[in-house]
Amino acid sequence: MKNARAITMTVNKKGNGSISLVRTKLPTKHGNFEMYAYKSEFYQFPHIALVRGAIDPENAQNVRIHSECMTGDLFGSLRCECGEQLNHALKYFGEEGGILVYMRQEGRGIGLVNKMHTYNLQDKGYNTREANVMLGFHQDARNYDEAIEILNDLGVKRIKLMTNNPEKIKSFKDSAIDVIERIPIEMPPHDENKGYLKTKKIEMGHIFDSIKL
Ligand SMILES: Nc1nc2c(ncn2[C@@H]2O[C@H](COP(=O)(O)OP(=O)(O)OP(=O)(O)O)[C@@H](O)[C@H]2O)c(=O)[nH]1
Ligand SMILES: [Zn+2]
Repeated sequence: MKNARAITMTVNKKGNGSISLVRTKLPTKHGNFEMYAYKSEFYQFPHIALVRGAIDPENAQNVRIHSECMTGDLFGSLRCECGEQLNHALKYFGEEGGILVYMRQEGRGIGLVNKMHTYNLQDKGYNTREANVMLGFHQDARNYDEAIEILNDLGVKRIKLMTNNPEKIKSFKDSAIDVIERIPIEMPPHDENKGYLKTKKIEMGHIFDSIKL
């Protein structure tokens, strides 16, 4: 436990609670990033910001807010498109510059174990939205307040937001950050995730213009 103190020591605190715990360099296959860890008020593990290039508040920054998906991001699950989106965003930011905010909102905020329960319900024929509701959760239990705090802390003022999810865009409405453009992030569907993407489009309002579902 000797090192615990250094790990929890805060180096920055701004606004209403976003706390940057530590910052370090992260060379990746997509280029060199600056990695920040932010303490969360609601989630056990820190949110992460991966920043590629200098942040100029005068210019709009490319931004993706990505919610944790252990099954997709780490294990290559075909049930969703998260892993492919994460890779796409990092590659894009590696080339163009940008900020990936990795939120520890596993399973749209209900956690990994509950998401696994919803998978079992989905295997019985319920869709991704219905399965959440059957377990007593909101169809999407996330909000993006902490992501916005992190972007504020990084000095971001105007963004091009990489998402197909209108809720993410709406969440900036009362914030100090302007979303001046949406960058679509539509991954080619496959047999295993077509139904999931269709439900996101038809029942949850996600924008899919270029892929056939
Ligand atoms: N409860 C639940 N969560 C899921 C399911 N499939 C994926 N997820 C979670 O959904 C979230 C998807 O996150 P994102 O890719 O950031 O968000 P999105 O709402 O798809 O919006 P985009 O920005 O358009 O990608 C992750 O937290 C996944 O773990 C599911 O069937 N049930
Ligand atoms: Zn996923």
